[in-house]
Amino acid sequence: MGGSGLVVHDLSVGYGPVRALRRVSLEVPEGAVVTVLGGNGAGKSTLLRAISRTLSFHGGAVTEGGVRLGDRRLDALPPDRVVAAGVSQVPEGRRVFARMTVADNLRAGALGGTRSGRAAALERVHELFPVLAERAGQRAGLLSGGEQQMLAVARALMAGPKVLLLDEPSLGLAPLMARRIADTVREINAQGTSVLLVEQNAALALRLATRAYVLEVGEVALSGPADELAASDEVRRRYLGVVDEGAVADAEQAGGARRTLTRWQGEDA
Ligand SMILES: Nc1ncnc2c1ncn2[C@@H]1O[C@H](COP(=O)(O)OP(=O)(O)OP(=O)(O)O)[C@@H](O)[C@H]1O
Repeated sequence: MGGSGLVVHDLSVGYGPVRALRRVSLEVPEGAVVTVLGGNGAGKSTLLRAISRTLSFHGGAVTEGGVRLGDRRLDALPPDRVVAAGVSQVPEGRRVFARMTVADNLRAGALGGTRSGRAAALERVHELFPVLAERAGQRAGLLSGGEQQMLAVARALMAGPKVLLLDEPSLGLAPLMARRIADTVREINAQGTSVLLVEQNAALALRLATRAYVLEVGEVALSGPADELAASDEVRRRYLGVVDEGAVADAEQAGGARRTLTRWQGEDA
């Protein structure tokens, strides 16, 4: 795989005695959008925390395996060095600094770099999210939920990541706003940033991603091209339900080709 792809190999994570991930392996090739699906407690947030090295803040630890960005091991670095290495996370629940202005929130995401680099990053996020330029002087806590999510994504982009980790960006948003966030993810990716997207909204995620992994109780249960997962009966039944007619239509169009789906039994390693 390509030079600066993100590789998770045989990753196991525990919170004390609770085993949250078991030998999870996945790849986010350079330039790709990859999604991780799964129900509540499947381990999706844990996976992102392990990559961003923020597990210890939650009382968790990697017990096995590791994470690489290209040739560089991330699993020995502190969280700020992971960001500096090119991997930024947008945590679940759009945690912005509510009492700080929008502009200061963005500044907090910039993490060093040169002045001109920061200015270019700010210009980029303002182009992506014009509302954040309009509201620059406003307290972040006064933004709508959707706008706060935009700010959380924009803050992560201020560090100029090669890989963006997104934890349930559509959670709690109205469908129209969720779609706008999805369009932005597409745009961010088109500008050259790889994306690892964790979602419970499988329909939305499978439309954005080229490859998908399904986590069940901490293990990769299924993986393959996103359109083939969207067409698989199991995924449709368990994760798509009848909530999204558009995705069902997309899945039907994608046809029944399921040959390359990988059921986890070690053959995916
Ligand atoms: N801080 C923690 N301490 C102890 N156990 C935890 C902690 N965080 C998560 N877990 C456990 O680890 C497992 C995976 O949780 P995780 O939050 O990663 O799942 P998830 O797929 O992101 O679910 P959700 O969509 O509900 O956030 C669950 O069994 C959960 O109870």
